[in-house]
Amino acid sequence: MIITVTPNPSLDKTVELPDPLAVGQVQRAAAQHAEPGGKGVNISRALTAAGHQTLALLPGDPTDPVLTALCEIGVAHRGLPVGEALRTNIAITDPAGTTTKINERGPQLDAAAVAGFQEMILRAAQGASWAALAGSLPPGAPTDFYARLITALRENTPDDAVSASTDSTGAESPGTDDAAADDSALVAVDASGEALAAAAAAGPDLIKPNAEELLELHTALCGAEQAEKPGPVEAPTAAATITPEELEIDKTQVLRLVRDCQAHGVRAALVTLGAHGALLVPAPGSGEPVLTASGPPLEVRSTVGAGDASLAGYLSAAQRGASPADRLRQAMAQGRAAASLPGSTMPGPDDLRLSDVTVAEFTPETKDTAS
Ligand SMILES: O=P(O)(O)OC[C@@]1(O)O[C@H](CO)[C@@H](O)[C@@H]1O
Repeated sequence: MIITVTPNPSLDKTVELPDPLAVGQVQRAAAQHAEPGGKGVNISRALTAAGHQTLALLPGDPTDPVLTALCEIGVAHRGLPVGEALRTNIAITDPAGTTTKINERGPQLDAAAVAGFQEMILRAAQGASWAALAGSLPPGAPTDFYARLITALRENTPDDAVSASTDSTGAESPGTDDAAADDSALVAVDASGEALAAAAAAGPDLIKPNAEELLELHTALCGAEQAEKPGPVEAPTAAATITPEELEIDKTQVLRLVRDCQAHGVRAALVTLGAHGALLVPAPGSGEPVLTASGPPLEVRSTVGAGDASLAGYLSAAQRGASPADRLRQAMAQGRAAASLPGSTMPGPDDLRLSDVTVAEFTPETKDTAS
């Protein structure tokens, strides 16, 4: 059982344009979609499509369009009533695969709602193998919400009364379906900015940043002095001066940044690098190799939710006891499939092209110092 936590869910509206976005002009949509979203919700949608047991936890009233949509598509969830509408986020896509995203702030949560949400999560996590904490925090939630949750999840112990509760689908909570039943849930975090920095320092088992989020995290955890200092891998460029686009094509630098962050609490990292694939950096001391994944060029329709599909792929492979290489392959295949689908559609098993993905042990480039 994998629980997902989405503190700031959204109704995701996607508008598909027949031409590139023209700022300041009136344009007609070629198609439009609305889907229940927010990163954790997407992960649960992808896990459900892959046939895994998952429970999405989110704030939201039972009549909110996000929750009613989850009921319609059969994704098990629990909503914490907050008496306010959830946000609507807009994605605008064009035929070249360019995605423009506008995300609302989300409803204001008061202290009681924040505490109630944490309590709901801790109860649902009992007996879960993984908890995926994903997305931005809504107004009112403290920046260290994920960090505190990680600590609380570590201390969370099974409780028979809780495992007999029911979820929104009316089914009994699965409670225990895997080897982690007697332990606290492993924690994966997919967030950004200050919430990610605070969470990463609390030592979740896995983080899933993209290039931009990794740069932000490095700056927050390591500061300028770390960016200048040579890490375990030779660094051709200081983190302070590299752009996310440059970082995506420089996996040696990605590894160096992750290594720096690992000195500040980060454990394993799955770094998604858009068209340039992904890097899986194991937790320090695990003895596992760093792995890289890549694939052939892809016709991109919408990048919204591709990272969420990747994390879902990693978790679903982990759930069936797959090796790190197969976790990375599944992550990459699911992310690619999501990018080739419209809106924030989550791929199902028929959409995956696992054989397109190449996974190899990563050898960092060393700077030529001979000259
Ligand atoms: O504002 P956040 O929480 O950072 O991101 C929210 C969001 O952009 O993330 C998902 C895609 O990853 C979408 O479903 C959703 O609209």
